[in-house]
Amino acid sequence: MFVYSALVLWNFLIEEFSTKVLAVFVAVLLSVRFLQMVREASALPPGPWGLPILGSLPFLKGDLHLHFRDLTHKYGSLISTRLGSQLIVVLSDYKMIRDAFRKEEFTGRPTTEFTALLDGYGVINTAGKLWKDQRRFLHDGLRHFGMSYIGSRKTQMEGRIMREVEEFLSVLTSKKDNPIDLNPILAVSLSNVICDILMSVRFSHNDERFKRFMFLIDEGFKLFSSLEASFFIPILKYMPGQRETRGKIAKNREEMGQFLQETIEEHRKSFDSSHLRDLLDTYLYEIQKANEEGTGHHLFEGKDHDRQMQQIMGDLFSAGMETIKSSLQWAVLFMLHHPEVMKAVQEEMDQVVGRRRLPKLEDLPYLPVTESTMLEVLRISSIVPMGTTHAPTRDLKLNGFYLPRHAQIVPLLHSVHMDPNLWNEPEKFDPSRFVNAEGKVVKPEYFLPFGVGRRMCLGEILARMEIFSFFSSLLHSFDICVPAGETLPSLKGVAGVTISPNAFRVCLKPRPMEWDAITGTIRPAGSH
Ligand code: HEM
Repeated sequence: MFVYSALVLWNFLIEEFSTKVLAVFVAVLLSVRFLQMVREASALPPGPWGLPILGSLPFLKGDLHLHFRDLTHKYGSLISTRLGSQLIVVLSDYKMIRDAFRKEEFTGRPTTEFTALLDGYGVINTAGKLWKDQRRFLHDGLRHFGMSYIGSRKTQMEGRIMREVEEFLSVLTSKKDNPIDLNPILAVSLSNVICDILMSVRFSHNDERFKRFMFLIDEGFKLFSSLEASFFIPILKYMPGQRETRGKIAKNREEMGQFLQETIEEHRKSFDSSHLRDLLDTYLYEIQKANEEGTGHHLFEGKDHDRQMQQIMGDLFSAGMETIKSSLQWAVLFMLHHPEVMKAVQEEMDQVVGRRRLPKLEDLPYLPVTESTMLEVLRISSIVPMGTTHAPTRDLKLNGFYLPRHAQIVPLLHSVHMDPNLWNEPEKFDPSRFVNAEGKVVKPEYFLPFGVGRRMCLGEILARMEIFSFFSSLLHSFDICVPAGETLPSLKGVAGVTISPNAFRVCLKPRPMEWDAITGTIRPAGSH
């Protein structure tokens, strides 16, 4: 009896003791973590603390880039804030952005629910060795197909672009005087430019396959956006409806993947290593070479070759179409608001280019009014207002503040372009700010529409070529005006990853070209 009682007492004491020890242990751990968090938070750049779990999410009003701009006005050019579980660090001083983004340690990408869905494929949302190799490969590949300011391949690229410009102008001509929305017409023409370079695919205006392709891109974008809340508060992914959305995303990606896979298979069948037609062929060549050398399984850091090619096509299409379409839409909108600038551009082109042909890239150095107008459109519209989000590759310090590895680093390009200390009356549309006293175009180092540093835009040269070719040819061929009875469209944009104008319509009045007396035709660009 005594032994039994002693055992019960002993067990009771042990249980009581271990529960207490466990409780103390958990309390110590929590306190250490809490102190760590307080220490970490006090070492972060200044900014609002927000609420537990939600951070500053409940205080967001309007466009995110404007919210961040307001915070930088209050706390300084380097701030931190929490959106749900995500720590966001915003840089709005151009020197700070430039100096940081030149460094290897700022080339990471954050790990989020969104990047998890992409599974580490592609180039835009990758980091480390895969990103570096892919960026170099794409840079060389795009140069090979003419994305360069110099050399004979530039003319080839210009040829590809001008074919689409001429088709674009002929579709516009067919619309006669009717009010039109340029958006869907530009979408086909600009998709054709990038799809031609990527995979020799072109669509006709009214193509059902193209409509489906665009529908999938649009649907994918909307589905991803509807998951946005769970990217910031991960627990929300268990809310009703979220599983269905993820299912729809999987289906959307599958169909998109099938479309791209068909193109990959077609390329495989007709592949000829002595004649590389497009970027997809350069990938097939790289894969073939690696397989022959027995290193195929190391290529793309061991990732599936076809999935990597699909994601690269998707990345370049999404980065290279919408951005240029928005820029051109903004350019047209600013011409509606500033007909005197449109007239000055047209008069300059009439003098330099003449009325017998369309403008070409080699005219550009002699067209300062046209060039400065395009630069001003890029500055004032800041179509990628927050660049792309970077992440430190390790815990580090910036200007004495602590930036943990998991922070999301946002370069606030919009603020740089709207800084009154850098630009005189930044809200004003004034192309002459880019022209010096000698009449030459100058781009200040704080003009950053394509970002800066190691992860700056990979398609800048192509973008400049396309914007110039479409914008100058459009203005050379037509006067643009607001349709009778309609009001001047607003300059307030719709902000997402890019800022685009709200839908608007224009009327186009042809500016007659002169016939070439020798050939009896209008000379197309590049024929001189
Ligand atoms: C007006 C047109 C364009 C603008 C304003 C623009 C702007 C930008 C900006 C601001 C970034 C992020 C830079 C950073 O955060 O560090 C970026 C990245 C990128 N852009 Fe563009 N872009 C344009 C057109 C294009 C085109 C035509 C292509 C495709 C050929 C392209 C491909 C890319 C890629 C692949 C990246 C990611 C680079 C990386 O992650 O290393 N962009 N762009």
